[in-house]
Amino acid sequence: MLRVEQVSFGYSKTHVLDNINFTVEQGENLAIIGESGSGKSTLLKLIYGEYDLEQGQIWWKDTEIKGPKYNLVIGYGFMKYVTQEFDLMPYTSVENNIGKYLSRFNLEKRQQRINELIDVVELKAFAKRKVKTLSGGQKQRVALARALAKEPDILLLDEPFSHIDNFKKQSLRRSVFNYLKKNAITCIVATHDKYDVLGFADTMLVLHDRTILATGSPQELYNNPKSGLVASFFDEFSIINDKIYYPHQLKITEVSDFKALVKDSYFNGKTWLIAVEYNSRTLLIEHTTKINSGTEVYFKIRP
Ligand SMILES: Nc1ncnc2c1ncn2[C@@H]1O[C@H](COP(=O)(O)OP(=O)(O)OP(=O)(O)O)[C@@H](O)[C@H]1O
Repeated sequence: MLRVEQVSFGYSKTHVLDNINFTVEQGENLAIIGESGSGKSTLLKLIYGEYDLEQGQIWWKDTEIKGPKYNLVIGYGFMKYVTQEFDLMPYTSVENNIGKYLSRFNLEKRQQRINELIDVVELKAFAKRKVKTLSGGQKQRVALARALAKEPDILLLDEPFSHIDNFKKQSLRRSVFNYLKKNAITCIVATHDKYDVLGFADTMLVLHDRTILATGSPQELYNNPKSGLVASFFDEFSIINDKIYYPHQLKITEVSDFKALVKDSYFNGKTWLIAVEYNSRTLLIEHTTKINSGTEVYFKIRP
């Protein structure tokens, strides 16, 4: 189990985290979300041992994670960290980047492991290519595979699929997260993308104002967001009588007590998002078709 206990930290000019406490079980997938600058990457770096804590302790099982003041070399063998920079060897092939830390004692076994990882990150066609010639998204996949190569106990991922195009993203996410679950690798993901979280995270942790604003499973936080900040991670929302409603929880109807004026319609793929004015506020309602601006409509809250 990873234990983060009463951790506080700031850079010289910015105080970033205040008394942070949480635990992560072996094999659990924890998603850290929060606005830009809320301290997600900083928290990952602290867990990795990149900085010295101002206060508190971080433990993985019986090992206390210590920063550079105590360790000549940053990091621990049981933990890998895929940053937003990747840090690959540009003039070396994809295969050899992935195999960088693998033993050369048994070359056949080494190659098997590389092939397995290449499958996980869906890079078969690029195995022999020099990393320098790859796109940003392809490099990100090489960095992921290399981090997995020696089966770490914990994997720290910072925006792991941010460079991957939408064509590949969904299947790649499933492949990587399923691999981690199957091998009971503890995973902590800092992300802005709800699709990295829904369907994969066991627990979410929302950072705000230097502390943990909310924590729970994706289902719990989605169904009961408690604040607009939490709801906004999942979807657009409206507030009626101090309650939060996602667009699909409101419905345009023939008649009701609520009359509104359509301001705009936005195509959403499966449906349209209708922005209406109600009591001098804008509400967002999911609807099957476009509605012309200026139309008067009635709406209701779905039961
Ligand atoms: N090396 C650093 N030196 C000084 N301040 C820093 C450093 N790195 C980050 N900060 C500051 O600490 C705060 C938290 O930054 P951090 O990168 O952890 O946020 P984040 O939630 O990961 O943001 P993003 O979602 O934009 O990646 C920000 O105010 C940032 O400007």
